[in-house]
Order: sequence, then structure tokens, then C-alpha cells
Amino acid sequence: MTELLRAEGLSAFYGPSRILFDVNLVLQEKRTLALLGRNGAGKSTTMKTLAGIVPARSGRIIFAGQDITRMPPHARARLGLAYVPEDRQVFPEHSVEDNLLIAAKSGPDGRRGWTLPRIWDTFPLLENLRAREAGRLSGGEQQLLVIARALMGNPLVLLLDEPSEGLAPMVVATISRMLRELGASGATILLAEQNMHFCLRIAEEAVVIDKGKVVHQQDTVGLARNEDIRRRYLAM
Ligand SMILES: Nc1ncnc2c1ncn2[C@@H]1O[C@H](COP(=O)(O)OP(=O)(O)OP(=O)(O)O)[C@@H](O)[C@H]1O
Repeated sequence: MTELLRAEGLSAFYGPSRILFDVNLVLQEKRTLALLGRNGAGKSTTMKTLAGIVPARSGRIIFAGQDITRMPPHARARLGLAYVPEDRQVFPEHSVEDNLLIAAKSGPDGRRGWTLPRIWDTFPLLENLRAREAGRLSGGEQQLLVIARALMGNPLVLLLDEPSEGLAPMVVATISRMLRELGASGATILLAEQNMHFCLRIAEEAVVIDKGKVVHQQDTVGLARNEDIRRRYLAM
């Protein structure tokens, strides 16, 4: 297995408050790893630190064999690390299709595996909405659009921050199915989530974070049966 992303001993602060404490995680190529934790556990901060939006005060981030710890976000993106934040920002006045075309580029290895026709195949719902202004999509449709838009850049790794947040159960089920298919097609994904059930059928493995520390790591099937950890750290 090839390792694509590694965080070693990451710490991060907002002003004087320490938020992350020695976070370690490893993401292998073509795998989906869930980063699970309650509200405020530090999931988003971990994702932002990996993406370069929040600086790592200590520790290292290794991506595709390079130390990216001090690189700005755009340089990380150019290397193929795509970050999809939880706020689902689309270009509201542009059509769905234009939102996707704006982001089209070949990957860091020159690949153009993701093109508009492949996006329509993977996300048929978006094809039906291709001419719609993105600002008029529902929350779930916007979530699919931001994931699809990230794919149009042909990244090596997708960092998805809470894609199920605030969405109705039926929409969550659709997104879950699409992410599962995406994973099966060979994408490499780090998925930050509060919702363990959402992750179960998408990720093979989960890292549990609490108060900014990694407190547990287990395969998702085992975690679903691990009542102690679920009760202690996941409030379910
Ligand atoms: N910009 C900020 N300034 C100060 N503190 C922050 C900031 N953003 C987050 N925090 C604090 O950092 C801690 C971790 O927040 P973070 O957003 O990483 O958690 P999370 O696990 O992603 O939770 P959520 O599900 O609410 O997004 C929380 O205590 C939060 O209040």
C-alpha cells in the first residue's frame, strides 16, 4: 500500500488556545479514512491544518512523499490535496456546469481522469441540474457540487469536512452512496464526520478525536460494535 498523507504530532492553536495535541494519522492510497468526533472535538481544525489554513505549531505533514508542513494552501492544492470545507461555497450566479468547468484542470501527475462526462456519470443528479444556477440548489445538491468540483481538479486526496452536516436523512443517504462509489472507484479520502453511521459504509477505518487528541483508531465495522468508545467519544 502507498501512503499518501501522514500527520505526525500535529499541534495547532487559535490565539492562545491550544486546539490540537499531537495528532497522528496516516491515509493510504485508495482508502477512505474517517475522522470521527463530537462537536468541537477538533475535526475541522485538523482538516484546516492539513489544508494549510491553520498553521501547524509543531509536528509534520507529509503528502505524497513531500513535507508540506510550511506550504501555503494553494501550493498544497497544486500538489493534489483538495480541501472541501463544510460551508459548501459555490459560485451562486454560475450554472452547475460552469462551477465544474471553472475548476477543471489536470492533476499533479498530468492525469485528467475526471472530466465533465465522468462527473455526470458519477453524479447523475448534477447532470439533471447542469443549467441551474448553483445558488438555487438545495444544501445537499450544493454538497454534491462542491465534491464534484474538487474532483474536477483531479486531486490525489480529498479532504471532506462534514459533508452530511445539516442535511435531511434522505439526502445524507444519497451522498453516502455517492461517496461509497467514489471510494470504490479508487479515490483517496479523509472524511471528517460527527455521524458515525454515515461513515460506516464509506470508510474502512476510523480515527476518533476528542478534545484535540486522537483517542482511538479502529476499523469501522469493529467501531460500530464498540459501545464503550461510541458512548465515550461519539455520543451515540
Ligand atoms: N476560529 C476559532 N477561534 C477560536 N476557537 C476556535 C475557532 N474555531 C474553532 N475553535 C474551537 O476549537 C475547538 C475545535 O473546533 P473544531 O471546529 O475543530 O471542531 P469540530 O470537531 O470540527 O466540531 P464541529 O463539528 O463543531 O465543526 C472548539 O473548542 C472550537 O470552539
